[in-house]
Amino acid sequence: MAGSELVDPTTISGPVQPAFPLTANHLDKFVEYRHTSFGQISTIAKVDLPRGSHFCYITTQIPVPKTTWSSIQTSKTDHIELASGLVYMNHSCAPTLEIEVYSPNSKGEYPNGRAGEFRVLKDRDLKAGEELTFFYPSTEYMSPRPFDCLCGAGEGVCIGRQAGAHFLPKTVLDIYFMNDHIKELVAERDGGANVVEKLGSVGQTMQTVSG
Ligand SMILES: C[S@@+](CC[C@H](N)C(=O)[O-])C[C@H]1O[C@@H](n2cnc3c(N)ncnc32)[C@H](O)[C@@H]1O
Repeated sequence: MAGSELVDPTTISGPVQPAFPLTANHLDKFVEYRHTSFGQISTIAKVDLPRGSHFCYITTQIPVPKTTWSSIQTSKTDHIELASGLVYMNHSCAPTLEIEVYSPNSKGEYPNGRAGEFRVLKDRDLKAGEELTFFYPSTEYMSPRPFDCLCGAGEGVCIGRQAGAHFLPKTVLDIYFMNDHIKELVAERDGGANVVEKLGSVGQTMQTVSG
């Protein structure tokens, strides 16, 4: 299956056809497409890889001015379309891969033409036949089109609604690999709480001293 245009799967009723051949980004050796039970596309590993392995670099990126349903955030202000089969990697709350993105320089150029790297999780081997997934909030601060997560990771693991890191507590985000721009944006978000915490402890110290 290989179409030609990237289609938002939530806008059509029939099965989605992939817009990119898996040869783009040299994925054909490691990845195959499979339709999900609800007609969307997923990506499946064709090989076993040990934990921590390099999976692939992102080399086909197209910078876009703002976040979209299919884009990846590479800095506080930069976003790319993957323009390869990697775009069909679904979100999971128990992912099989992690993605580390690289930020572009002031001219919008990515280091060595690479916008990031997908790796197998540090603590879990990847087996052929498993779905390739990553935790979307590890790159996305605010997703423009939130969705109810169907990853099936179960209660206490699945976040329920995927809307971006902004909507998750740091305790949840800390479970996963997080990119630097997300860590910084979350620290800015939580700045008020940290100040209150600090003031609280100062207040306590003052009370102890004066008491
Ligand atoms: C970049 S696409 C991923 C590929 C998509 N499955 C397709 O067929 O085009 C992102 C979209 O896939 C869907 N999606 C990805 N992960 C999902 C999940 N865990 N649960 C439900 N929908 C998901 C959502 O509609 C999301 O906006």
